Amino acid sequence: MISSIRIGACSPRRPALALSVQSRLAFHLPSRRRVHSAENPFANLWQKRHLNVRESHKLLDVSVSHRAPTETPSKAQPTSRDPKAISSQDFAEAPQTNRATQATTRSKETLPPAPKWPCPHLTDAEITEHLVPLYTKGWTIRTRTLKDPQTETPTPELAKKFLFRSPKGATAFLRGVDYLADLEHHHPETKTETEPERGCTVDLAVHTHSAIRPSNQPGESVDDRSQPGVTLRDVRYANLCELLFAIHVARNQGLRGECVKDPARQPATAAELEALRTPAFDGAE
Ligand SMILES: C[C@H](O)[C@H](O)[C@H]1CNC2=NC(N)=NC(=O)C2=N1
Repeated sequence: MISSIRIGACSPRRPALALSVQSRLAFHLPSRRRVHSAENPFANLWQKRHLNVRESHKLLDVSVSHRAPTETPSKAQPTSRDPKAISSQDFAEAPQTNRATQATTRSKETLPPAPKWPCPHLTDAEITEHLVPLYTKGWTIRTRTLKDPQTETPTPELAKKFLFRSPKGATAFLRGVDYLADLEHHHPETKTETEPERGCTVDLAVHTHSAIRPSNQPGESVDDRSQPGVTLRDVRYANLCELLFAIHVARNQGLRGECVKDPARQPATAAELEALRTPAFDGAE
């Protein structure tokens, strides 16, 4: 570890500072440095200083170790340099002490692998496994007409209002949200509002445009069944946003408010979720 301190690179005027930066690198990076290159999809957030090293590794840990089974690394090749070979074991030595880490550990249970296109609407079992835990974190299903309320059936979407101490905290969160959107090829709608008494809120909603509903009758093609809706891609994206938010909570910028409890907007089955497509329920906040 000491060998990685390059005294020669220290500024002669500020040796103490340079040494402390170098030793920080020495203590934090050696075993992890390799994943902070092109191999780490979150390296970009780290390089732009939107996340620190440990925070970006938390996101990496969860997103990589929960890819689809076909993409999951084989345990037989633990030394592979393939980025897909990175697993949660690589970060087992990270101390599990702060709130962000605890949130990461919990989210591992609910972050599904990214499904392939086109994605089916959520099933009853997926709603129980993935949506219900999100409801306890303040997520709801709401509906919105995307274009013409006269002719169009409202689309359900997965939504949450995140609360921040200041617009600065909200903006930092939004940068991460945008980055995750590019990474996941999944783009949410966001709206930021500053409320003098309460701080700043980021309202985030996401749905899958080309989702596939279950078949109603024999012989229906996939094209016939194409209907925007809520899928595992949205669940996955929501959980990644939760992880990002946990980091901002740990930084004392994000605020965990009262969780919304609204059974009408927190359907427990696919049929209940579908029932929200009626115009009576339309009305984005
Ligand atoms: C092919 C491409 O990945 C898709 O068009 C993506 C783009 N971003 C998206 N974002 C969201 N929110 N839903 C989608 O269905 C979606 N589709």
